[in-house]
Amino acid sequence: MIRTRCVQQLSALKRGSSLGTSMRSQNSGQPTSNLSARTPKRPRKRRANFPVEKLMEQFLEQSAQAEDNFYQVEERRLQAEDRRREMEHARELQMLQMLGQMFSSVSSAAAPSKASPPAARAPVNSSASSSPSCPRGQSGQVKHPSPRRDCFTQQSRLSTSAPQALVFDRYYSLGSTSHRGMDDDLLSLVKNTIPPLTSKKHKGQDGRIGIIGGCQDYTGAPYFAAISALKAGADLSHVFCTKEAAPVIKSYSPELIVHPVLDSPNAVEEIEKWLPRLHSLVVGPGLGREGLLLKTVKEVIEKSKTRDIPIVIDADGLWLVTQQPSVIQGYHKGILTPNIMEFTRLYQALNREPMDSSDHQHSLMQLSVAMGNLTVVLKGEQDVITDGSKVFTCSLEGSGRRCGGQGDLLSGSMGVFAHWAHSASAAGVIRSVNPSVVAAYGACSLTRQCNSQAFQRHGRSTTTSDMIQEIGSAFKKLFES
Ligand SMILES: NC(=O)C1=CN([C@@H]2O[C@H](COP(=O)(O)OP(=O)(O)OC[C@H]3O[C@@H](n4cnc5c(N)ncnc54)[C@H](OP(=O)(O)O)[C@@H]3O)[C@@H](O)[C@H]2O)[C@@H](O)CC1
Ligand SMILES: Nc1ncnc2c1ncn2[C@@H]1O[C@H](COP(=O)(O)OP(=O)(O)OP(=O)(O)O)[C@@H](O)[C@H]1O
Repeated sequence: MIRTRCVQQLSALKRGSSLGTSMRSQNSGQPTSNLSARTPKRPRKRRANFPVEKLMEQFLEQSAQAEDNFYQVEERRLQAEDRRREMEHARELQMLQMLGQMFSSVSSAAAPSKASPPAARAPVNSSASSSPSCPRGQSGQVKHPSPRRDCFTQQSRLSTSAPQALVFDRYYSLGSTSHRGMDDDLLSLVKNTIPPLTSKKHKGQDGRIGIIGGCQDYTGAPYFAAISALKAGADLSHVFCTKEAAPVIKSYSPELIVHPVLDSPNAVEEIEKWLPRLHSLVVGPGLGREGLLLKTVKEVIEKSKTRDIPIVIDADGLWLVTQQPSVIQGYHKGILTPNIMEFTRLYQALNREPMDSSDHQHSLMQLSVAMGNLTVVLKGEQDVITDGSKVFTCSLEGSGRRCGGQGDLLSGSMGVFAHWAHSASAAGVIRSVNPSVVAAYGACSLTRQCNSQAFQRHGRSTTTSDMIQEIGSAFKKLFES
């Protein structure tokens, strides 16, 4: 109410301002010098008008000041509210985690807990999937429609790190045919990170995502990524692109907040001032490979790392990583999403030797380890995910279409999942499992489900826009049923 009144008062002030402006321009538009020559009384009239103009100027200054003050106070209020909600959310998650722990201790008392050796599949510990800790109130193990499920882990041949995961302390041999339990575990973990939809939140809480990309040649890619982030559940989606690309991207959708700053002389500062408000970044869709843009992006990545923001790097962002791997090396909230071309370039840059193309999974783990156990997703017929210690694959049925932009759907939605997974991990909801891996699995599953649904409807004519249309129902089917 108070806010509405303030806004009304401000509007009234603004109306006054514009009235003042038009009055001023009318006055100043008079050809006064000729008139004053003809009538002796004119100078007196002008003197009489002078204080009115002065008053009007004062009034305008005061109203601008009042407007500034109002927005400053409002900004502070929203920030405080943000903090309060985030604490509330963390408390809720902690409570849910405690419930989960209680539940899993009951289950482990009833089942043998020792991990089985490689190739001998251990009984599936469904503590994550059956945990009542799901914030949306699911209970029991959830069954998902899965035309082709084949998710497995491979015990690390490269990493010396101790087995980490509570839920994933089970080993599966590569090439096993069915690991339905593991697939369900991963999906359940993803589910546990998804914030509940309630009426107790305010705009922005479920995700403010920044997409860095969009240049003269590529406007579709950043749009696909940004709209996918929104449709997957983010509240606000910002695109930081070049000046030329901005009007085009804006014209695709009124939902996006588009900043034409990427090629401005002070681009880093312009983007940096938004970082405190962003929950995750997706770097690269439609970025292009122009040197100055890449330099700016490198600096933005450095600044984002100091703020601990999850960063998904795709497309031309991966080109930058190929040139300068140190930009993201070892950053545990970083995720790389190469296709096979991008992967080959990265591998060769890091390992300085040709890749063994007969064993992509091994090469992927090598790359991840070389990048400091960064989470890497190799996209393709199966999406292969690793953080250098274990390998997971997502083989949900996708589509037979290979139209451009599907990778943008993946990276945009992964930006949201990354924010959710890291928040859930910070609150202790997912433990001993790399949240970046959980986020990657969530986004791969969603993308493939969208692709499959769109393909069923549109067949050969399926485009990325059709796939994006499916995000709502695919999300529901995978994570909310
Ligand atoms: N609507 C838009 O605005 C869109 C814009 N996009 C943006 O375009 C930018 C450049 O991205 P990019 O992928 O075209 O560049 P790059 O990696 O150099 O590939 C070049 C060549 O490599 C090959 N190739 C590619 N993938 C392969 C694979 N899986 N398996 C095998 N080969 C593969 C293939 O070569 P070809 O087969 O034609 O010889 C391809 O032509 C980037 O910013 C991206 O975001 C896209 O998002 C799409 C929608
Ligand atoms: N052969 C395939 N079979 C089924 N699904 C696939 C296949 N290849 C890719 N996909 C799906 O498309 C997603 C994006 O992979 P793709 O290889 O198209 O990325 P990209 O080339 O980077 O995309 P973009 O055109 O946006 O640059 C993958 O995560 C996967 O879900």
